[in-house]
Amino acid sequence: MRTVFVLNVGSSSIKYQVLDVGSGEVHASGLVERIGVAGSETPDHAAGLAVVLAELAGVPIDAVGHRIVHGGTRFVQATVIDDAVEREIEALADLAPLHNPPGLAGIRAARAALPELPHVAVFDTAFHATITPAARDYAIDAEVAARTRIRRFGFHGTSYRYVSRVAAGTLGRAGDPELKLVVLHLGNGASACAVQGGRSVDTSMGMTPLEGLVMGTRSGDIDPAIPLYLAREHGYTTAQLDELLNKRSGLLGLSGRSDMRELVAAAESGDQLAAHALDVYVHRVRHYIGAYAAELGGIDALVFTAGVGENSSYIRRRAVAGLGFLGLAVDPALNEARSGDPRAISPTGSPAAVLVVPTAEELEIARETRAAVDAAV
Ligand SMILES: Nc1ncnc2c1ncn2[C@@H]1O[C@H](COP(=O)(O)OP(=O)(O)O)[C@@H](O)[C@H]1O
Ligand SMILES: CC(=O)OP(=O)(O)O
Ligand SMILES: [Mg+2]
Repeated sequence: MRTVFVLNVGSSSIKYQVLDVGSGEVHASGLVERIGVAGSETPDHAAGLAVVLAELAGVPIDAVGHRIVHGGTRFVQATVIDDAVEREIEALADLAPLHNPPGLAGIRAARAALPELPHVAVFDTAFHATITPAARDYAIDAEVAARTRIRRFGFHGTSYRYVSRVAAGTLGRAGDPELKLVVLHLGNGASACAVQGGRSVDTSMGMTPLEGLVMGTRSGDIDPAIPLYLAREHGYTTAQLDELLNKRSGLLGLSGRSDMRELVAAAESGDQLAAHALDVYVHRVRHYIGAYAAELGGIDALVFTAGVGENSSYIRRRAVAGLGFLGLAVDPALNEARSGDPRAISPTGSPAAVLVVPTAEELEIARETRAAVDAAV
């Protein structure tokens, strides 16, 4: 098996790649947007997938890999999809109402269109199955938590699995069980992960992808009494709270802009709201670097990935400023140099490294898809 069709289906978009698992070569890729949006030509995910399949006519495919955000406690590794697995993924929708239903719609449409191929679900949560019990559990009534499945799951796991393996290789420490990494996945969704010996021990997203860092439109950590207060004193409904915290908060809520490029440009030309949003963002990132260095008992490397982590020298510089007491520093010239390769941006001889590692979630999904299909034979 060589060629995997990787599908990342969001609420209103389908991102896809067809790639060779061995070489990593991408044979086709694309994006269908505005699915189900008023006035769009693509009314639903089945129609979106039909557009994608028409674009792929004649491209050979051996298997389909589906990004599924939430695997709950049921799915701790990539899993070949049959009708029973599809039903179990459907049953997890209540844990991730914004993220799982589109993925499930993608599975249904793709299995109907390509019934002869193996389909595999690859879960964002799976890499975090190893987090410590102390990091996993929230300090709420244990009986309520167990009955309602409340616990930390963590997300972006496919990215963390790939990036921590590449980082270990870049440091010449592949497979070292002692290697201590703090990885920052800074995209629109953003999270941090403490990785020891290639295993997640803690991560900043929680039961849902709302907890932790300041994101493009999500608040990240807030006092859990705030939604109660808004409901009790200001009449917010659950739907309004959901919308406020997931779609109108974060950088967008603070400043009216969610795109990091625009924010940095605005702040540099004197926009005070943009500057403040960046201060709040950087403050939270530094909070988690310190927390995870303490949890790991030290830090061998800090690793930046995803859209902001890979591209924003401004955020990297500010995140690391003053962290010399952890052995961390950024070399200004290396930080500014542009490259698509994994690289160190710390001065040579630093006690701890600072790395930029471009993530490759699609390639990792393709590899896990192949491994799951091979294991099932
Ligand atoms: N050159 C750049 N400089 C600063 N930020 C960038 C740059 N390129 C992309 N970004 C930021 O990366 C973010 C998107 O990251 P990405 O990982 O693509 O997100 P998603 O979560 O949608 O996959 C946006 O905030 C965008 O502004
Ligand atoms: C889980 C999650 O936050 O994903 P994304 O970064 O794609 O929004
Ligand atoms: Mg992303």
